[in-house]
Amino acid sequence: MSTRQLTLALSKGRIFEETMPLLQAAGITVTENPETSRKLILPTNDADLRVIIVRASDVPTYVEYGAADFGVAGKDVLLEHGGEGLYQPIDLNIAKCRMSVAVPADFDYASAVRQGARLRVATKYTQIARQHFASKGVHVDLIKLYGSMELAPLVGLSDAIVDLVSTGSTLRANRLVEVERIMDISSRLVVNKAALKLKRERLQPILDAFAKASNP
Ligand SMILES: Nc1ncnc2c1ncn2[C@@H]1O[C@H](COP(=O)(O)OP(=O)(O)OP(=O)(O)O)[C@@H](O)[C@H]1O
Ligand SMILES: O=P(O)(O)OC[C@H]1O[C@H](OP(=O)(O)OP(=O)(O)O)[C@H](O)[C@@H]1O
Repeated sequence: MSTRQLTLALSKGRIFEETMPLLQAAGITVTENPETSRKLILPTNDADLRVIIVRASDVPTYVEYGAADFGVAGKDVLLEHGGEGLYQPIDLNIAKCRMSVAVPADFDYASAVRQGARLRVATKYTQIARQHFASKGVHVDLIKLYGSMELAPLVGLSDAIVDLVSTGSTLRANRLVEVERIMDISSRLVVNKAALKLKRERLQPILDAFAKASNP
């Protein structure tokens, strides 16, 4: 493997879109759009740099195994993955949102917690949720879902959800209210530890450009 060739893992949608200006700052342009192309390996204006399109939650896996040298992933995804084998040098301050607990507007969460009730919580983020409720001493049964967590309390699957909130419009549209903010979320640059050593000369200028362009 050449120490000049780099592979960057990105997910479609907001991470791809919000990473583009950072790549521009490093002089890199992706020459195909993943929204219109079915290609999973996209060329750039730099013959030695390609972008691979993967699921958001798969980015850490590609980078950990060295199938990608670096990638962009949300703090939520990194905490759920565990982040082993990954160097996380830069908070890119993109894809900003928060991880929160939400319940139906007519559910008295505070008194349920005070009374020591055992709560059913639906979430895709089981590690973050488990850690959060354990730290508060709240007993929960976690129900793992892969999407549309907001539906679960509306149809009696759970009492509460742990999900990402940005504008709050998805919660509002489903008559849910945010009762606890667990943590702020943004996306990070993640780098394969071996690539950082072997390809430092190639990676460092890109890392520096990203760090400069992503200052809040
Ligand atoms: N509404 C939002 N506003 C801002 N950032 C968000 C929002 N929702 C998610 N994010 C952040 O963007 C990242 C990518 O979100 P995206 O919706 O592309 O993937 P996903 O559907 O969560 O993941 P997967 O496709 O693996 O199930 C998330 O990991 C999170 O950090
Ligand atoms: O507070 P809001 O601004 O409504 O955003 C919150 C929603 O965004 C995420 O979903 P997803 O990525 O599927 O939704 P989006 O792309 O429509 O924001 C998340 O799982 C929430 O459902």
